[in-house]
Amino acid sequence: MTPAEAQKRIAELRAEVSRHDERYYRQAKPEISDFEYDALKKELADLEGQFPQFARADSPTQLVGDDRVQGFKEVAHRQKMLSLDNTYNEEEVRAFHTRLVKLLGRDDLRYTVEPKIDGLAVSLTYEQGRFVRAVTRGKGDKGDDVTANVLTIASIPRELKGGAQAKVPDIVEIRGEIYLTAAEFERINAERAAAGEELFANPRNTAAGTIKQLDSTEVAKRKLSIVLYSLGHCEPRVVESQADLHGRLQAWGLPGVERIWHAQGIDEAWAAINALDQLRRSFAYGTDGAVVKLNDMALQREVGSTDKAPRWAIAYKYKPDTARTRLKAITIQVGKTGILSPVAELEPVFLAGSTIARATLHNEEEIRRKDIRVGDLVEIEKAGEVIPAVLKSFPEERPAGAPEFDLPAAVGHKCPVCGGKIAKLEVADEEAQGVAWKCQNYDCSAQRAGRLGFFCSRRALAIDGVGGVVAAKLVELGHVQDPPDLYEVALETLATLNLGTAEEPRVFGEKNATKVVAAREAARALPLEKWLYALSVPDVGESTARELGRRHRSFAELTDSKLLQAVLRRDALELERERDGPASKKNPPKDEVDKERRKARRVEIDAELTALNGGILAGIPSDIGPAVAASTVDFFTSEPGRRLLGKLAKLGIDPQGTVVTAGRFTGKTFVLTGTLPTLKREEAEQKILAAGGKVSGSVSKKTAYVLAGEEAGSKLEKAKELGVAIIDEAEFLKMVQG
Ligand SMILES: NC(=O)c1ccc[n+]([C@@H]2O[C@H](COP(=O)([O-])OP(=O)(O)OC[C@H]3O[C@@H](n4cnc5c(N)ncnc54)[C@H](O)[C@@H]3O)[C@@H](O)[C@H]2O)c1
Ligand SMILES: [Zn+2]
Repeated sequence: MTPAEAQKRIAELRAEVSRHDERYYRQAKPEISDFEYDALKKELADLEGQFPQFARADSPTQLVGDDRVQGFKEVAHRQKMLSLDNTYNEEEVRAFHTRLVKLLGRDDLRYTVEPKIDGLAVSLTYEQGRFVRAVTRGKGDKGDDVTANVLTIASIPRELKGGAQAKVPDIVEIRGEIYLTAAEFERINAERAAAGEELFANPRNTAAGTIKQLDSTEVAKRKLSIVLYSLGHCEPRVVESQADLHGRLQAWGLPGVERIWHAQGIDEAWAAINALDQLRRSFAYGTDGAVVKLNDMALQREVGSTDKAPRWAIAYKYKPDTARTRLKAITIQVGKTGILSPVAELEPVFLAGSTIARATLHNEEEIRRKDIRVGDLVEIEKAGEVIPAVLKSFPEERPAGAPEFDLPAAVGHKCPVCGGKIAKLEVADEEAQGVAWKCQNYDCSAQRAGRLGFFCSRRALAIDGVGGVVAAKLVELGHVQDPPDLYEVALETLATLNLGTAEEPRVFGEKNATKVVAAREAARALPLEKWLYALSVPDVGESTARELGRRHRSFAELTDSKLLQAVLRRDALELERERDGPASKKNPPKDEVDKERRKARRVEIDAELTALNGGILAGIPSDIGPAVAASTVDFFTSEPGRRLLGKLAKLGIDPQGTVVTAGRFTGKTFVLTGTLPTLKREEAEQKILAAGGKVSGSVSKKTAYVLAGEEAGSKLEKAKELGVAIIDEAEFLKMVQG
């Protein structure tokens, strides 16, 4: 590889790895398996090693993955929380030992070998034995304060048990992993399936997503668990070794790992790694490896850490469980937006505790890239993920003449559910990214059932019980075409709905039906933003729906939206300007008069936009770009859109927008930092928005006020630096009251 090629590849890999980091740490929605991710990262690290001229301190290989998100208070760790060096091979575990022998100048090293828990890292602080705080790893030196959420975990003692054997330190940071048990994970997913909500992919992401919810009553509905295994700052230093730590954790009353192994030298450590592999599937938490740690803490301190990981520990990661089997067929499923997704139908095979007959194939591109054909011998992987994936095929063992997979041909160039037209389109939503084949028929029964389930889901109208099978049945029997038709289904019909077969009936039941009726009536009072989201308007996600709902009073106002029209007109102007290109000597403005006219029109539209935004915002609201504006306008003028609105009107459903008009904070941007004495962050934000103000996450010269509470961090510094007004809660409340 030439340096130029290396530089290019390094740039590609950094972008790729950063994208996966964002999805994994912040959104808890990874796209690829850890094994694939680790391979990308290793390629990057190897290249940076070979071409040190391109190494950079801010490369993802040098940093701890950052999990911090908006809405939480930031807290510094007394001692940094680090990652671990990891490897998939035995030689590197042995090399780790050789390195330590050299560094310490002795070869009588003792290790502990512990399970590597696949959850998310958290640090608990106890002061004078009392639990005070829980903070995520964040970017290593500081993380998000998730105390309220962590307090929902029953097994965390509020007070450490003391005793002669295990004196409680004055201040101690104890690190561990938050996880979901398999049973709890399945319970949550079963509930989501019943409510027609998208299923979570695996326990780790679900736990990570849960801990980052802002509402701890929501968190309490999912039973999170915790296991503790390592020490941060400790004052006074009472713990002598890793083995000693595990003993003390137990004595203090903290939940610890099921088992640790003590090893003298690396051969014993390697044997322990293998012994752990035999046992780990019986543990309460998911594990993805073993962690080998130097036992003696004095020696740990002697070798120290890099910026990213301790030198005294290494994680050996087990390869994900894989199996080989035959791909019998590729079937196609149709989702709520009409996307056709391929599913692998397999010769059933036993893998990691269950029999697998189906696996995901992601999309057409992926099938082509991996050259997977019907009839192939394939390798499937189950890596903590509940939905197994097809990793690769073995073309050398392919039956002669097996044709390449051709998605449109496989479905006879029509939707496998409704027989409607299909087309290849750019998609970017929760279901898929990139290009996908879509069923074009809005009235496709698969799409109808998908939309009905979504309409009733928790985030939309929260009509529990109408998801998955129930939604499909209501559509199949012709009771529901469009989601609002649910209001016309009689209690009796719901109660007697047969979800089983004629031979083995299984009815929905009176009790469930009564709940649905109550929930649908309650939903009538929900605001415009919820209804807008619930109706599956293309391109309108939750935050866009919220923005639109705050800027329109009703569906009637929205369908004739001055704001959306202004956004579209401004976009048309932009396009005109782009088409003409920037004026320069080479490209003199073709028509001065025209240019001036355009400028004037733009000023006019901007003024109009500002006025439409209640004077709060100049220009286009962040979540309402031209694409959103176009699809919203298109949808409500299309036949299905008009039909939906007609049905709502007939039902007397007329949800109200929560319009923010100009108020005392119009034109003022606030930044919140630290903990306020009485107001919750959301409450303060609500007050600002209700008075026409804006809330921003970072301090700039444009910030009007920084509302600071206790333990305010860098934002306060910044405000002082820029001379921005700093107010406390009392002053803020006075301003609100005027
Ligand atoms: N699939 C993806 O897109 C994607 C993206 C980013 C990261 N990842 C995964 O995350 C890994 C990187 O995450 P990471 O930086 O947290 O590293 P890591 O998970 O490989 O190891 C470090 C972490 O292990 C945890 N841990 C669990 N048991 C432990 C024990 N007994 N002792 C000490 N620590 C223990 C700690 O939280 C520690 O922070 C990658 O290797 C990859 O597997 C996946
Ligand atoms: Zn269809």
